[in-house]
Amino acid sequence: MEIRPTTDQDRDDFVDTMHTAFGRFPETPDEHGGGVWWAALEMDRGVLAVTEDGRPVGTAGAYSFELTLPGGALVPAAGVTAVGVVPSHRRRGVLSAMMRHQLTELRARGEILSVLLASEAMIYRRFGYGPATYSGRLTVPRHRAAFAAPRAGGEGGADAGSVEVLRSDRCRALLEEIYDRYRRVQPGALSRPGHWWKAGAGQPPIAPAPRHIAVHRDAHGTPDGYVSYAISDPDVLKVDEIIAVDDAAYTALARHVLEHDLVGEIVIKHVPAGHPLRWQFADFRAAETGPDGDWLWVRILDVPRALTARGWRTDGDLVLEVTDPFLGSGPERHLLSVRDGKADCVRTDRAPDLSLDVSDLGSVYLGGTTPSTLVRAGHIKAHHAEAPELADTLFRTERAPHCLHWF
Ligand SMILES: CC(=O)SCCNC(=O)CCNC(=O)[C@H](O)C(C)(C)COP(=O)(O)OP(=O)(O)OC[C@H]1O[C@@H](n2cnc3c(N)ncnc32)[C@H](O)[C@@H]1OP(=O)(O)O
Repeated sequence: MEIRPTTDQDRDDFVDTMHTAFGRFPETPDEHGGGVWWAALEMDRGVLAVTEDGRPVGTAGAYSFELTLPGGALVPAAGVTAVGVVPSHRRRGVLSAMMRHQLTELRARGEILSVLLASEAMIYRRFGYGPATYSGRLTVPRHRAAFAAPRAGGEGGADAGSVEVLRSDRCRALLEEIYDRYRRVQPGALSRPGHWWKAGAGQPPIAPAPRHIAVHRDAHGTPDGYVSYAISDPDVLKVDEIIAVDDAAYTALARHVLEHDLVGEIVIKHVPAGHPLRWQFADFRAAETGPDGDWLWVRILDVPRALTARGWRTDGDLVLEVTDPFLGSGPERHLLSVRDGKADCVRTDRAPDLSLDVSDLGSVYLGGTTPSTLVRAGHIKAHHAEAPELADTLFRTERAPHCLHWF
């Protein structure tokens, strides 16, 4: 078995092999009016597993994204995708070989982390990935969707901006621009490179399937959010995504879909964990929630650079002893010292506060999971009684990280 990098010439083999692994047939671009999700694949970043007689049996790809970190820094992030092994060649180590090849190559390129969306939660921890952002779904009967008047006043909740309904095929450039503003201020969000929008790759509203788009503009007329949605039979309004630069835009767009006429039920996907929307309903039980699930998984490739790249809100020192069994390193002790929002991270011989696997570091890195949760779960070892709270305080972020980009 050979694991080799792909080029543009491998595109057909890659797409065919990946679909066989997923038990599907490739759709032709025309079936979706001009866009297929794999149109954005970067063939110079893929790998193929090939048998001795030249048959491709495994695939893995990587997209070039930027990830927004707590504090607002943007870092390159490889978005691992299209991972598959054909059914006849499973459980012989093909995936493990591809992951080793890919992670080694990413490290050699100097990347500090990679991310993925896991088809099954049992696959990726062994390779050092941990779930790092979470997303939920709200289902709301239209007749229970009334909003409460804000109890703190605020002009009775009146929106100082405006909402305009457009068709997705007539406002792609505007959507791209709003998405880019949003993802720069939302920790955990990924960029959507320009060629995704051009190729119609991904899910609506990037894909060309027709959608209604309500665009929100602030009081000065500047676009600061949109909601993409469609009404299906019999009368369910399904929201693909609400993209908003701030809470006011989010609330106005949520109201737009929740107050829609001739609709019996509204389903909003990708609601961030802990989002205030539920609190805004007059009827606290208006929304059914769930499934609440993991979305982005993070794999730290360079511990000191990852820890110094993100922003921190509280000063403090913490010694982390990190083990990375898949890439064969560790335990390595890192002294994290935060002063005025910035961190230094150096190797140390000091006694550790916490010992943890690199996958658990991935889970706490963006602030979506507290270290003490994983201490209580028995996965992170605290070496003294104050360590979990100290780590929670340091890793805490202003708002929960969130990602809704599908890849
Ligand atoms: C980011 C993404 O693209 S997510 C998409 C992932 N792909 C899919 O779900 C498509 C369908 N599934 C597949 O193609 C394959 O089953 C894969 C890619 C998940 C696994 O490929 P394989 O070559 O069989 O994996 P490999 O033999 O390297 O297994 C490595 C280890 O993971 C375990 N493992 C692999 N897949 C799974 C799974 N789905 N559930 C639980 N354990 C698994 C194996 O048992 C093995 O464990 P061991 O080391 O303790 O023996």
